[in-house]
Amino acid sequence: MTTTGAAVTGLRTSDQRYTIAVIDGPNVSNLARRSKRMYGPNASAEGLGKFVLEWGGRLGVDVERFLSNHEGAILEYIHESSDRVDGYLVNPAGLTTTSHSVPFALYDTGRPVVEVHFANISASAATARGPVIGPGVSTFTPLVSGQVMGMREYSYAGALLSLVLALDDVTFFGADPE
Ligand SMILES: O=C1C[C@@](O)(C(=O)O)C[C@@H](O)[C@@H]1O
Repeated sequence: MTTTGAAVTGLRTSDQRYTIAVIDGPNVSNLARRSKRMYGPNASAEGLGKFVLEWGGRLGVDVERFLSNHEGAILEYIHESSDRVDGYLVNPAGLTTTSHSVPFALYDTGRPVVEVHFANISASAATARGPVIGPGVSTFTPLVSGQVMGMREYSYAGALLSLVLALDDVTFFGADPE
């Protein structure tokens, strides 16, 4: 963690230059071919990567983006990154309702984790912001710090902003979670 030496956006209370990892799970690599209603008419995996990196730049933090279709690769990334990363955003995507190892690996980092979804996964599939099939129950939600969903790609922007503001707030993540 280093400092920028600049008042980053006027929104933040510190100028710590955190490293935030953004993890995208199975099928996010295929965003351009997925539901336009859920992911937006111009969605692409590359565009989403650029979007989160740009938001990181605006907030004065470094964003590391990791995208994989493989649960084991995601686990290895979490294990090897936890010493240098200050917090995680995760869109579990295809692993949302099935994975136990990934939410526990994130929990075991001891870092704050924000779960992100394009869709509102708790809504019915018949609703505008609901998933293609749903509602779904995430195995991540009970183990994460918080969740932003239903706001398409803007969920990532909201999650990143709230995570950075919470990291800046010494009273927020200071309490022992146990
Ligand atoms: O792949 C995805 C994407 C998703 O995580 C979202 O971002 O809305 C929602 C999941 O239900 C789905 O399997």
